[in-house]
Amino acid sequence: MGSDVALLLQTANFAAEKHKRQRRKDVEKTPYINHPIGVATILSQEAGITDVVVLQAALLHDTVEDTNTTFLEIEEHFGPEVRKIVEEVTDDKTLAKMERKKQQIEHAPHCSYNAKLVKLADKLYNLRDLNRSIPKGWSELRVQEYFRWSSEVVNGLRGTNAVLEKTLQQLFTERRIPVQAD
Ligand SMILES: Nc1nc2c(ncn2[C@@H]2O[C@H](COP(=O)(O)OP(=O)(O)O)[C@@H](OP(=O)(O)OP(=O)(O)O)[C@H]2O)c(=O)[nH]1
Ligand SMILES: [Mn+2]
Repeated sequence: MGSDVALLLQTANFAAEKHKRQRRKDVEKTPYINHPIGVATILSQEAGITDVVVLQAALLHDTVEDTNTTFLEIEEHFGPEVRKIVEEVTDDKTLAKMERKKQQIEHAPHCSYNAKLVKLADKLYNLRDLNRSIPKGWSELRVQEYFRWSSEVVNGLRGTNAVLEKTLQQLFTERRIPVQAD
């Protein structure tokens, strides 16, 4: 077995253990791990990404933000490259939610290529998820606002992966979100 395959399995297992008590916000209470696995799968199957470091970062991208995992732990298990990407895509949870959302828009264009890939796939997964099933307690307006905010983040991620950006643009067009100028 190739070492890449073993490494990806180890990473998926680590993420599954970390997210084991978490569920998505949909009415079916889907296991949270479906999301990071889905984000990594979008990168592999749709975006054509084969760089294992990026696929690992996708699997781990919400572990620090949403579980007790630390960046040091990620580095000890998976090395500094994976740690760096996860760090770039992790929101500062000490900030208020509005501030966090604003920071994502401002921070997006300064991310590395690898972090931009993970961010694009994360947004694509979440927007498809919203089209599939509205989270418990979310109004149609909140869904539309998430689409609009996502389009502002994605605007700062352009020139990274044509397939992901085109697919995201289709979702924004379906929602009648105008193309934004830079
Ligand atoms: N669409 C959808 N999202 C769900 C669901 N369950 C959990 N989420 C997560 O909720 C986050 C979006 O909800 P918000 O209310 O905007 O953010 P919050 O979690 O910080 O409160 C996303 O976090 P994130 O991955 O960190 O991404 P982002 O907020 O940085 O874009 C997404 O992964 C679900 O059933 N459907
Ligand atoms: Mn995510």
